[in-house]
Amino acid sequence: MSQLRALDLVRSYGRTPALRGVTLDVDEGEILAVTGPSGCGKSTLLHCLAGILRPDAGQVLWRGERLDTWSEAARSKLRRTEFGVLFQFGQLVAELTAAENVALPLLLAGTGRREARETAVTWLHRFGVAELADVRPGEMSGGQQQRCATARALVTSPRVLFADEPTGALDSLTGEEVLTTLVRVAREQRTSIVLVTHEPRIAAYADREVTLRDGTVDHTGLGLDAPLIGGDR
Ligand SMILES: Nc1ncnc2c1ncn2[C@@H]1O[C@H](COP(=O)(O)OP(=O)(O)OP(=O)(O)O)[C@@H](O)[C@H]1O
Repeated sequence: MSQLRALDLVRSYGRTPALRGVTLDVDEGEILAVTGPSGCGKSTLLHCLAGILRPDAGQVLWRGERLDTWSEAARSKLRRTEFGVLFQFGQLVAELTAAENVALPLLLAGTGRREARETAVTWLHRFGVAELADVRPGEMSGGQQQRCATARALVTSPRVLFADEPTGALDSLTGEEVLTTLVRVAREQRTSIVLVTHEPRIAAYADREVTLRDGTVDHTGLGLDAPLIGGDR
């Protein structure tokens, strides 16, 4: 069932068009890869779907409601509760430990300190970095930081995770390890993922792939259709 829908989205930056009429659906529990060449509008689409950017025209429907017309406060509340966001560089808070970073979304949602810490450590464990609970990002590798950032993005069990090149800064082995865990956890809790990537081997993890070109949908296919390196997964 479609829970998030873009209808004819148009967005420009000044005179530069980024989206020129994009329509797509994200089903419940679906992993949707958004691919296409640099500058085709992938990140702009993700930001519009997540309610970070407002489109100039068109609609973003979240469970049938016009998300694009909501106030900034209502949209940021949605991003703290039902949506999760994950970027290429995890953007952990440098002053906080791994456990404090992962606990942050729970504290913002009103969870008590002790419970938030316990839940955060459980999530760090899930991503194989429980031993880093009391370590700050500056003392972690890029892969360890991204595992923590991924745990933080999922800790509230969002309905949709928006991930923009989440493994783009990692070497391919580390990237695949992070992605494998991300996909497994998302499937377990039926979190949909909108996964922006320009790498076919990353898109191959998705159920479906939407390819943009010059701000419009070029084609849609099964993620499985993407070329696979190594022949299987
Ligand atoms: N903040 C901005 N100001 C001006 N132009 C922008 C801005 N962000 C994006 N653009 C332009 O909008 C178009 C779409 O950019 P967008 O970042 O959405 O594409 P993308 O497919 O995610 O690219 P990439 O794969 O390189 O990250 C491009 O022409 C880009 O130069």
